[in-house]
Amino acid sequence: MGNKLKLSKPEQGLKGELQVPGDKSISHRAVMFGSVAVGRTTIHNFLMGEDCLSTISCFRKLGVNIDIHTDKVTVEGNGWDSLKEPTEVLDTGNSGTTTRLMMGILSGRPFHSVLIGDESIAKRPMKRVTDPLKLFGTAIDGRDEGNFTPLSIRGGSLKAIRYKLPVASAQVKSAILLAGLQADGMTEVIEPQRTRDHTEKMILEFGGEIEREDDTIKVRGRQVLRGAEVYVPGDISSAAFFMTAAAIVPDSRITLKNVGLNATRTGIIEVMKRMGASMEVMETPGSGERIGNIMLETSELQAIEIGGDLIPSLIDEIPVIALLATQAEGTTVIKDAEELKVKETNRIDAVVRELKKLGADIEATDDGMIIKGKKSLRGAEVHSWGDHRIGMTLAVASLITDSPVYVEDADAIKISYPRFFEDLRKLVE
Ligand SMILES: O=C(O)C1=C[C@@H](OP(=O)(O)O)[C@@H](O)[C@H](O)C1
Ligand SMILES: C=C(OP(=O)(O)O)C(=O)O
Repeated sequence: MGNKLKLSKPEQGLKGELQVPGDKSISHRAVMFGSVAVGRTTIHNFLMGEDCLSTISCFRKLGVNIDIHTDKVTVEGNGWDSLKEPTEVLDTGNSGTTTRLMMGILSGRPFHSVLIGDESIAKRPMKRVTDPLKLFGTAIDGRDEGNFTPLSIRGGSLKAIRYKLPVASAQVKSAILLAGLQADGMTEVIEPQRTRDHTEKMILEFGGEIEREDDTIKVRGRQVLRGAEVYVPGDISSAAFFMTAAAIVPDSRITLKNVGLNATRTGIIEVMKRMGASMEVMETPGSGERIGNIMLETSELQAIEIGGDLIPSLIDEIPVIALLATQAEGTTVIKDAEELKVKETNRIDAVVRELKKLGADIEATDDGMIIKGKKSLRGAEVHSWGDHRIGMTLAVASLITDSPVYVEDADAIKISYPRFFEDLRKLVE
């Protein structure tokens, strides 16, 4: 990569309407469920980001017929048993979701497979998934006792487990549920904190059964799923960049349309409201995943404390929330977010290092960061660290700096938002 992008402040505020691309978490899961269900699955508004394309590529190597059309993706599923032993390694690219959820699916398949990813994936902890999958009876191993890729899996018959998650992670929960769907008996997962529940919702959408009682999720094994028509809502994690931009760039007023409003994902809305953002959320009635429009305008922001159960509902938005906090009056504290250290990069270090270059008053803590505002930001040379969310945070920062921002390795943004700059241009021109 190594490309460098020059970004300058727009002449006026952000204006107009935008439909952000499909939700990444839901797009991955729609391909996965479509691949193991019986019958055709049609996915509308699928996110054509590199991560979701990695998921498609892995399932094609497992013998699944998947067609990408301009406006939809079709998956010809023939049930769990139709997945075939791959003759090549399965490359999950930069995607933690693909790597971890695939492990759950492959653990119940009676064949051998190997998962690898890029340099970033090779540093992300996998023991949190290999440990519970071993309890199901899967033979699974990897570098450093199963903690890192490359991972090798020899799946087979599984026995249901009851498992308390040591970390609040939707990826770990989902891997266990995907193994549980193939196991003998009833699998139970206990969540320490509520995390995104797209897997649970999709099991129901594909004709399966799943129950939740307080913090325990129960899924019966040996379930046959049926292909479905999936409408992917706009990704609130992508919308967060424009929500922040509109709040901090003078003279802005935008509407983001058809954004997913699943209650396990809307922490960013809660935080922005508590900070005093001038916004309106208009939910569109319907079934399935909640969806609606979000109107945002330039706002006077106040610092707040962000932590506890709110963290899983905005975990991917924290880099851009840190930028937002540089423009809020007072001291913002973000805590209980140690999970940020094991994302595409160490996002605490990356955000603090790069926002400091732009003149922010920001310090790292063990489990988050402390940001003092309101601070005027200046142009500088910054780096995405190969992390899409850091790249987009820096691009949004450039909208308020007094001189240009040069973002090194901005290409990483294609992981979750290939048309990010086109969409930004629509709002500033
Ligand atoms: O399940 C998912 O789709 C995701 C869960 C989160 O990761 P963790 O489960 O590791 O918290 C999130 O950070 C990631 O972007 C997508
Ligand atoms: C952490 C992320 O994704 P993943 O874990 O799938 O790589 C993200 O998109 O911010």
